[in-house]
Amino acid sequence: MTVTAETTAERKHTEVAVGVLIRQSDGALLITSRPEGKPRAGWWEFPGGKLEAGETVEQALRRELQEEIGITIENCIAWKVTEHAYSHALVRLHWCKVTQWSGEFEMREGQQMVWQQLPLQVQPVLEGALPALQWLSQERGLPFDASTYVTAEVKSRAANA
Ligand SMILES: Nc1nc2c([nH]c(=O)n2[C@@H]2O[C@H](COP(=O)(O)OP(=O)(O)OP(=O)(O)O)[C@@H](O)[C@H]2O)c(=O)[nH]1
Repeated sequence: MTVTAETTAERKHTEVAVGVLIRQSDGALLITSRPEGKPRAGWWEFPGGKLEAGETVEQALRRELQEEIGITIENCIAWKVTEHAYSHALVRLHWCKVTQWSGEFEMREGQQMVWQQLPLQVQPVLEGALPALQWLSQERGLPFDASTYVTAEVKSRAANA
């Protein structure tokens, strides 16, 4: 294959599988905090993680959620693909909706979990997760205001950390 500027640029992305777990009883969303030791520790995100070599998005999501929060997903409905440039990484996020899982939630990395309705009551939220929150809000006919999730003050603290 001829390597072009485009394919070279493609390689710089870190591929990430992200799960939007939706509780059937009330439509609440599972949000988890980033564990200590990772960039933006303590910030809120949807659970997920990086694809390992040879993995599909579904396989990566199943592995990450078993490793990190102790459950086994039963379905993985491919939803959207987004990209976000952080100072430390250029990520491509493969979003999946998950409505069925088994097992008990167990935060295995010392993180926190919360079930949330929109708008979320936790912040700051990773910027890369904001498009998903916007679409979910649209789907539910709710307003969306990104500034409630990542305030200018929080952004500037993260930039200077
Ligand atoms: N899980 C998750 N990652 C997100 C979201 N939004 C977002 O920008 N990301 C980015 O996607 C990347 C995921 O990497 P990670 O560090 O959580 O993945 P991982 O568990 O495989 O980490 P490790 O193997 O480095 O320990 C991070 O750069 C993170 O900032 C989100 O909502 N959930």
